[in-house]
Amino acid sequence: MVDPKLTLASDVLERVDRRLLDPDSAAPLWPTGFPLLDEALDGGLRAGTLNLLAGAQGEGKTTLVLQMARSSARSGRPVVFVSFELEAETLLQKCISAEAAETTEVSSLSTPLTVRQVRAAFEASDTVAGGLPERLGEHIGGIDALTAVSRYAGLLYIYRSTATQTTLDVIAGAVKDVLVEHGVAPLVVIDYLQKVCTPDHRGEEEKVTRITEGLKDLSIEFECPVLAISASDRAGLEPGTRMRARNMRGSTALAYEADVVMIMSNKADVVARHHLMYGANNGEHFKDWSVVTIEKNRSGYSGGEVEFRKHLECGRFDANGQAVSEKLVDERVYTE
Ligand SMILES: Nc1ncnc2c1ncn2[C@@H]1O[C@H](COP(=O)(O)OP(=O)(O)OP(=O)(O)O)[C@@H](O)[C@H]1O
Repeated sequence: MVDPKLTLASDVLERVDRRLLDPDSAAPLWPTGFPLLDEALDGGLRAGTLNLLAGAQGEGKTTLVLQMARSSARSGRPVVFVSFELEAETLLQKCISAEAAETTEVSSLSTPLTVRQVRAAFEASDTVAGGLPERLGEHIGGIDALTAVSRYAGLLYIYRSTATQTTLDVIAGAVKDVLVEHGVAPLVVIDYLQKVCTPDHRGEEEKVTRITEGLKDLSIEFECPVLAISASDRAGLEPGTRMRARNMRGSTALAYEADVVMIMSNKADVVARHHLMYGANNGEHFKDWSVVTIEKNRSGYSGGEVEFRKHLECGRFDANGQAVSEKLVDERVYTE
């Protein structure tokens, strides 16, 4: 029998043609839900690719990938969110708060439903009777947000992961289960890569190399995109510095194996000094914006810089970002 991985070019052309003619099939492309990022990535995250997001501590990396996960699930495609950091309930609280801001008319939303308010509803222990709808219904946009999340909640799988048990094989098993259940490959999100358990490997360099190669293999095996957050080394976390792809923690394999590397920075940290010196309160204003730089893009243009306004108290970014118009410090990007 011929190895199924040995593909004849004519079969590829036939397969693409069949897919284009089938109204139920989707392109092997997962839009991120951020129009400017999608434009920079020529449509979104691709099947068979490893996409890394790194950046400053607390800048909103989990929030950004969760927003991409919501976008995928909302468009009808399953997601496996491998979470080493946050509980499933915490992630859902962010989803509901974010949906409240996105589904309710801004003018009528005098005070947006915050993650803290949603958390209080989840954790209520008072004697007043009422489930989630009643408790969220006390806030403007609460019911609409719950309804919006409920519509795609059947496609959003959260794998509560631990650094001692969640191996590459465990993740592959979960992805396979979801593929079998839904008949389509999921978007796989890893928060975060250095936490994946590799019991047979010693030393950070060896471990991170194995995890990176393993996640790339997984994207190829299941024909899905893997979107992983990567931790930063100490130099990349220095206050006021601009993190770069080379600052991802553990191994040069990270920048080498990845198809896409996105780096997230606080605008106040990376904008050239003269923008901070002239113009009233610019420094303060810049803190509300995150700059995402596409440092590496194997299938297209790299070097794109887009910025998104943060609303972390509501578990989201404004998806309608803008190209960065200011000069940023240190213009170098990763080159192979
Ligand atoms: N309710 C809230 N109100 C305001 N800010 C909040 C709220 N909840 C979280 N944040 C901010 O959001 C940040 C965490 O967001 P997120 O987890 O998306 O960032 P991250 O880059 O993944 O963080 P880390 O580097 O810790 O993994 C925190 O630094 C915190 O300041």
